[in-house]
Amino acid sequence: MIDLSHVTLTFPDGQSTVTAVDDVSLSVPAGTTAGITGPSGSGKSSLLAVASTLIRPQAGTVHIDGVDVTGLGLAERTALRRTRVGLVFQQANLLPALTAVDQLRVMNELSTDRRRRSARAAVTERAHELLDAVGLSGQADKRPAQLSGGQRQRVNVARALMNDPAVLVVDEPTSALDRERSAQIIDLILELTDRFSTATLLVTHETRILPRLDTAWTMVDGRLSAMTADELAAVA
Ligand SMILES: Nc1ncnc2c1ncn2[C@@H]1O[C@H](COP(=O)(O)OP(=O)(O)OP(=O)(O)O)[C@@H](O)[C@H]1O
Repeated sequence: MIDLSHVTLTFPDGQSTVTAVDDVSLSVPAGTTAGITGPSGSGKSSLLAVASTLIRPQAGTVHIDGVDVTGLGLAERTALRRTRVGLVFQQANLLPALTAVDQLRVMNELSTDRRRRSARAAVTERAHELLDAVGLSGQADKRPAQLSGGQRQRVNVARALMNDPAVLVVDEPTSALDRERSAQIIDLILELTDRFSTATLLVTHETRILPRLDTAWTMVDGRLSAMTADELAAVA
């Protein structure tokens, strides 16, 4: 579960400030997906940065799995992010020298929570289970250059789930893919949200996918509003 309450985020802009996120409240229960769309510069990435604990807002609160992360210091936020938040960005950002299974295994080394730094065999088993879940069971030993764009994005999604996150934050996961592969990645994200009970927050310019998500929102000038049934019918 992720819960944002009256979140405001501003950035300095010369002599004044720009309000990137303006009094936003949003709840995403476990096992559901919330989609956000909106024009460039409307604050979508800023909102994801707050929701994933990368940036602390000036006002409002962010709860992840019941924990108020806004009150935590930098080290605590980093630890929580590594164990409870999965991030999927536009580009897969895989390490060129590593095989698919190693891209996932390396996530375990980043876990600062000792209890979560599991035995090697269990980590390898989890990595294979996730590669299987994203349809890449036969590709575990391939390096990024040997994979297609869609396959690389699948590794990216699997990697985000490696630490069993409560929250999956997804920024434009399909922008580098063609229409058919984008639809497959969205299918996959919906399926994994259900299977692993993540609270999934997804930003997309592809409005046609929004009717498939549990809730859909538009962001304009930092403010979030729920899309109406008519708006959703218009983009479907
Ligand atoms: N690090 C920063 N420093 C200063 N201003 C910033 C910073 N990040 C974002 N902004 C400003 O905050 C506003 C929201 O930007 P943001 O990147 O969140 O929008 P966006 O909706 O994600 O845009 P896009 O769809 O183009 O990615 C913009 O006015 C932007 O210039």
